[in-house]
Amino acid sequence: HYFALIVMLVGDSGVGKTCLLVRFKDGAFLAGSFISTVGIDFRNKVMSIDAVKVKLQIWDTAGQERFRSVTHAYYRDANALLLLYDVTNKASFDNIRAWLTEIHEYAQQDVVVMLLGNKVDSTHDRMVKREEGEKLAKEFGVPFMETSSKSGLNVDLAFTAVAKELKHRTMKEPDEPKFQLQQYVDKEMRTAGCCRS
Ligand SMILES: Nc1nc2c(ncn2[C@@H]2O[C@H](COP(=O)(O)OP(=O)(O)OP(=O)(O)O)[C@@H](O)[C@H]2O)c(=O)[nH]1
Repeated sequence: HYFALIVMLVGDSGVGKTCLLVRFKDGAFLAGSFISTVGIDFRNKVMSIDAVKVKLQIWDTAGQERFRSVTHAYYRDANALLLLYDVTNKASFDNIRAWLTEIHEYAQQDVVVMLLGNKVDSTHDRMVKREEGEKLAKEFGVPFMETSSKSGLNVDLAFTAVAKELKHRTMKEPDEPKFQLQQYVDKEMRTAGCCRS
């Protein structure tokens, strides 16, 4: 089997969408000056999920307001959305509600959405507590996790988790239990010995 999925990255400008993608794709951090994405950018990565080959096509959207009408057109083709805020930028967190409204309006009804609080390596500049992210995610019924494109923390896990969810939905054996995304990421983080005090 060969399985293709579209994962779209959304969230305010500067939250680290391009860096998350580069970290996942190339295992590197884009240091230096911040170059805002114009419109939309695409990268592919093939990964193996439960012995099934999955081709992820990742769409990196521009967070800037002036590109919104361009990105709206892409929402309906996305199978999964990684919605990012920056834990050092309170405004990017406050805007998550507006992003979720936008997702509701433009994306497919059964799209997999996961909320990511990015830049947790910047411990001294943190403005949004993990608990606040968890609470918001619970309110909207979406899974949540904190990440760092800089250190790489939980980056592969975020992509793997949404890919697993979609693979399970499509190829579930009759007696197989439903895949629980939040439980899966919590367990993986515990196994890695991190991130949940
Ligand atoms: N400390 C830290 N900085 C990060 C992290 N991720 C991104 N950055 C920095 O944040 C800035 C913005 O990162 P981008 O990935 O370009 O942001 P974006 O969300 O793609 O922005 P737009 O393309 O405008 O929507 C850059 O200066 C990055 O170096 C992270 O995990 N930790």
